[in-house]
Amino acid sequence: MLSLEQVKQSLESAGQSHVLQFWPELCEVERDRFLQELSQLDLKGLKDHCEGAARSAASPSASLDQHMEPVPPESIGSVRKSDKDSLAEWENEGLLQISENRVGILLLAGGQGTRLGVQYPKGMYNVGLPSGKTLYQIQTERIHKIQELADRKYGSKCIVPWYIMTSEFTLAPTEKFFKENNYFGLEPSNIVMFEQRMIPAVTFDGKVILQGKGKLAMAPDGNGGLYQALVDNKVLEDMKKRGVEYLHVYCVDNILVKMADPVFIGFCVSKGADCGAKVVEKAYPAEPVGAVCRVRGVSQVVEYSEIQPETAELRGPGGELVYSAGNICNHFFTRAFLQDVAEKFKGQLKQHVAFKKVPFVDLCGNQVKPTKPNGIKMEKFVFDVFPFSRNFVVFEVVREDEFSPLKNADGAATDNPTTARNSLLAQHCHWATAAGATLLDEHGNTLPRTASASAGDSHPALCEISPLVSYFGEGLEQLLKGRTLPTPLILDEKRAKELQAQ
Ligand SMILES: CC(=O)N[C@H]1[C@@H](OP(=O)(O)OP(=O)(O)OC[C@H]2O[C@@H](n3ccc(=O)[nH]c3=O)[C@H](O)[C@@H]2O)O[C@H](CO)[C@@H](O)[C@@H]1O
Repeated sequence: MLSLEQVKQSLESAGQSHVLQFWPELCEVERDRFLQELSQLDLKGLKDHCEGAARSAASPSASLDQHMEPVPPESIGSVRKSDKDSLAEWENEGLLQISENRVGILLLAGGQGTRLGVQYPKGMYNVGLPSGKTLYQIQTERIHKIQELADRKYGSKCIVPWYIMTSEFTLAPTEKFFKENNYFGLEPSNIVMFEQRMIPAVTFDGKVILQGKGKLAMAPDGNGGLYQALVDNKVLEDMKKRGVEYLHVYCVDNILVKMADPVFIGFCVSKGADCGAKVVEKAYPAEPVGAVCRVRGVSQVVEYSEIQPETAELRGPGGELVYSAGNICNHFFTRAFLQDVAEKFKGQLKQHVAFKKVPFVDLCGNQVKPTKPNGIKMEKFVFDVFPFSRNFVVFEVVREDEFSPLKNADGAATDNPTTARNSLLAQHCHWATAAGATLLDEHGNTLPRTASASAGDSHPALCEISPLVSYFGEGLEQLLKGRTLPTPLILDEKRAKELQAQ
């Protein structure tokens, strides 16, 4: 820990002396804690950070819109447009890589889930499924299953390590949650949790904001903080030691996420890609998803908060959206590429500016909850490494199968607990009927066979299939064909055994 004198000098030379203005009022414990916090700060980089934030606030960076062009359709891989053989080939390739322990998963879970409005990490959220499972439990069970599928196909015993990036806000509760739940049966040494960095929020004139008299207003450095965190926490070394060559990176809130998706991994590996992104067709122009596109000829994502509405609304001759490739925050990276980013490019990542309402103490020491934005948070984005890729690929998947994010609280029009729950139930109902089951409602009436899962279905049958039974609808015929089953139906391992025995 630095001495008060050292911190004082550094703050002074960064033009941030006000940070210590309440020092005389702090008690011994508060002083210790504050000094600790300040010692951990990148005091050398503080001046640049604050000045950079103020500059960005004064002159927001020019929009990229006039340099954007869509990714040519022929260079997008697509589940819908590919034949069965190609899909099977990619899946086999993916499962082979998994079976040889060459695949890892990395979860971005350092966000604060402000829009959802819960005080705990989003992965711990229970959307109200019949089983009561949380997002974390669902994700863990999918890891169990994908390991089993790879083992069964290639006769090996494999491990898919799970790296979880947390932040100061989410590390302790996430650790506690997994521990309390016995890591949902995964080997704890194969779950590697690490923390991303935090950076101070700054006023429009470049002053670090004090959240309390002895506390800075800090926020995680965005999900692009991943690349620094990989270095800080020696994650790339861990991957190397385990022989992991490919990483599936994903965001915590998509209830349909295919963990270590073998089709996506197989697709990327067989194309020789070092970097890849999954997309879905955007549902509507203002949907809050980034647009995967080219800017000045280079593949990248233009975030939904940074694209002009007119550009998002552009339509082609057939009425289709020009920028329809919606980023679902599911990325593929080779370890070699991540190593390159860590060594050469991470310092070049763009800083994105967000204007936020940041609670603070005013000059008189009063706690203030602002009603309009008063501060700047600088964030890096995980996809901003795409331009450094040598072979970037895009893979379009079917929304109903793979994307239903939980962003907002119930009451919001979209992406809330109800839509997430319904998407999963609709998918499972579709799997069950496609496998030959007839489902009955609570009055014993036959429920219609669904031709496809539909996220828009507001009352799907209560049919939930545990990922421990089926990862993506496979293996259900032998359990369900020709059966008539009442709902609610929770097809877990126990029920599957009973059905098998009948
Ligand atoms: C920058 C980014 O990726 N944006 C994508 C993100 O937007 P969106 O704005 O929804 O991103 P979120 O704020 O939900 O963050 C995405 C993920 O990153 C994690 N996180 C966030 C901030 C942070 O400092 N640390 C951290 O780990 C979150 O926990 C979450 O798992 O998901 C959408 C799909 O759902 C995409 O269309 C957006 O293009």
